[in-house]
Order: sequence, then structure tokens, then C-alpha cells
Amino acid sequence: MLQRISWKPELPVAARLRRLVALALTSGRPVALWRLPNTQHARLCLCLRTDSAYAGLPPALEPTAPAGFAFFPFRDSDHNPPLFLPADLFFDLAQPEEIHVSAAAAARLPELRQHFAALPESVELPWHVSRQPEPATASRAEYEALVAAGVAAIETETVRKVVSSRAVRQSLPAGFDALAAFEDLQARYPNAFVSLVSAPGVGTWLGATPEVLAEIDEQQIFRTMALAGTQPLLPGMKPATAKWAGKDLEEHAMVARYIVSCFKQLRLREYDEQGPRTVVAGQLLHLRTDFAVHLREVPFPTLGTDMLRLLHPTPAVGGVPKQPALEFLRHHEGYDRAYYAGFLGPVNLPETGVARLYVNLRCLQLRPREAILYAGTGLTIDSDPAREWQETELKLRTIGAILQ
Ligand SMILES: C=C(O[C@@H]1C=C(C(=O)O)C=C[C@H]1O)C(=O)O
Repeated sequence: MLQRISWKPELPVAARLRRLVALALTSGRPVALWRLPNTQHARLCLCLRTDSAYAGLPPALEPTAPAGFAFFPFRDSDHNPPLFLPADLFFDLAQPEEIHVSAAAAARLPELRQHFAALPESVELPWHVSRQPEPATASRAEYEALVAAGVAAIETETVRKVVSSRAVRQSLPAGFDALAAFEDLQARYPNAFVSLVSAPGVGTWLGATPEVLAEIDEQQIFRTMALAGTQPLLPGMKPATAKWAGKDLEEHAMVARYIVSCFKQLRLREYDEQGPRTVVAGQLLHLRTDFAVHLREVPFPTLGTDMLRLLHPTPAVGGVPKQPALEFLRHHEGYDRAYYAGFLGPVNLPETGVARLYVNLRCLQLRPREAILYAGTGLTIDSDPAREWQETELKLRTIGAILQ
């Protein structure tokens, strides 16, 4: 349980936020910042017990589970540990006059206040850097060969769909400031889940994702979505009248069918399915089908937890069938996705019983002088390598906008 403490340091709100981030980073601790879609204010979760931040299983999405922030890799490995940051300090920029603290933090408040007050006005923020080497970045020819290999695997029926991806390295512009970039992302993408996560052994990640993986809202409605199928949003275009190619409809349908198969595995029939419809994500359009289950009407208290464990990674980022698609990626993709296409978000924070987990897309990893950007595309039998390359270029622009 978190307790609310009145908190009025003589500092403007943005400076308080910066100083809290500095408090975490200068003492080698993890910190997460996020802004929910269609809301105004960011939130911060700071964890004092760094050792307890490394999780095993995906988090439980139940009211009795700990409050904190989850940050999970695409696939489990020693190189990219799954994180769950128990909330020791929670700061909501909508209520800057108070701060929520855990019992562990409450016991150390005098020390924390002292550390906070002693930090210099303009401290350089020592963002955590991943200990992993920079990932290999595919040239256009290499990426097109990967797409061709994916199509060949579909032709031989090893897989029906696979989502290939690549990383790109880009220098940071002079004076780049991650907190300012986080602000910039919030302003650019009001309907995205915007995040900035920094943790030892994990590095620092910034993103603006359009995709819900598993959510339980205030009304106790569980939600997930199939988001697949992409085209550029061109000037003057009305999203509602967008035309979709058969290839997009097919790759979308595979994600929707996979979600239905997860409900079926749990023998849950009472789900509502709406879509697909066209949605806007930055300068892109996607096809989206929404799924909802009223948890108060089904006797299934662990549905969120169970669905999360079945869903990840969905065929929006992995493929169908799941294991052969993941095997294909392991052998052919040629780099470590790390936390790209993993998932992230708050659980029971601040509201008990509410969880919002998103797929980590349209993201970058921050290094001291450069950023590593990630993007992928769903392949089907009709995929054209040049078009898939183009689609990754378009997707990279969403997060790339903050490096201009
Ligand atoms: C893989 C990415 O996006 C996913 C793939 C999509 C597609 O193939 O059409 C669309 C939305 C996302 O589910 C990405 O942004 O890197």
C-alpha cells in the first residue's frame, strides 16, 4: 500500500520531476515515466530496492498484486532481464502537491528528502546504459533478404506469418535531453502511450506506442487489441474511408484469430469483439480490432494475468504459429530485439485493480552518443521486400521525429 504525503518543495513541477529522476539515476536506481493515451499528465515510478526489480514471470494483473511498473523484453534472456519496478515513490504530475510512498520509502523519507534537496540545480542526468553491445543494423539489401527468407518460410509452410524487424543507429543531436524528448513525444502523439524507462542492466528506452497488450480499466473491463496492417496517413486522407489491401486484412485477421484462440484456451466465450476499423498512429494508419471482457460478469478473476501470459508475443510482433515464427526470427533476424516488441506499463499504480500494459513499439534505446531505433513489419505470402523496407522506414519516423 502506498501512502500519500504532502510534498511542496520550492520548485516548479518540471524541475521537481527532473530532480526525482536525478535522485534515481545518481544513486544507480531504476525509474519509469509514462503518459497514458489521451491524458494530460505524466507519472513517475521510482524503485529504491534495485535488487527486487528483476522479475521472473510476467506480472499478475490482480488487485492483490504489487503496485509497480513492468518492463519486459521481447524474449526472456539473461541479457535482457524482465523488470517489475515496485513503486516506492509515485509522482503524478496531475497532483504535484503530493507524493505517494511505500512503507519502505516512508521509513527512509528524511534521507530521501536530504538527497533530493542536495542535488544541484542543473545536474547532468546519468541515464543507465545497457551493457549489451550495439545491435547489428541491417542494410537495405540485408533487410530485403530477410523479408525474402520470411516469404520463403511461408511458401514452404514453416510459418503462416512472421514479423521481421531491424535496428538503426542514429547520432543524437547536439544538446539532446531525454526528458525534453519525453515531453516532445507527449506533445506529438496525444493518443499514444509515451514512456521513458531507465534501469541498470537494461539501459534507457523512449517510446510512443499505439498498441495495448493487456489492460484492465477502472470499470473492471479487460481489453486487448489486434493491431496489424499499415499504410501512411497521406495529407487530406480520411482514415474512415481508407482502403486496405488483402495482405493487410490477412495479416490483421491472423492476430485477431490468435487472440480468440487465447480466449478459447481459457474456455472463455463471453468476449466482445469490435472491428476491424482504421485508426491513426502518428503519420500511420493501422487496422484495429478491439476485444473486451466485463470481469464483473464472468467468474474469472485471473483472466488478465492468464491472458497476458498467453498473448505475449502476439502475431503482431512475432508470428503464426508462434514457436516456429520465433525460431525463424532467432535464426534469421540477425540482431537482439532486447526490449523492442516487449511490453511495458503500470500495474495497480496508482489505482488498485487497474493495469495498462502496452507493446513496446515505435521506440528507441538511448546510448551516450547515439540512439538505436527499432521497427518491424508483418510478412505474409504476398510481401514485397522493397515495400516492407519502406514500411519500416515509415514506422521509424514516429520515434525518429525526436532526433531531428
Ligand atoms: C512491428 C511493428 O508494428 C506492428 C506491426 C504492424 C504491421 O505489420 O502492420 C502494425 C502495428 C504493429 O502491431 C513496429 O512498429 O515495429
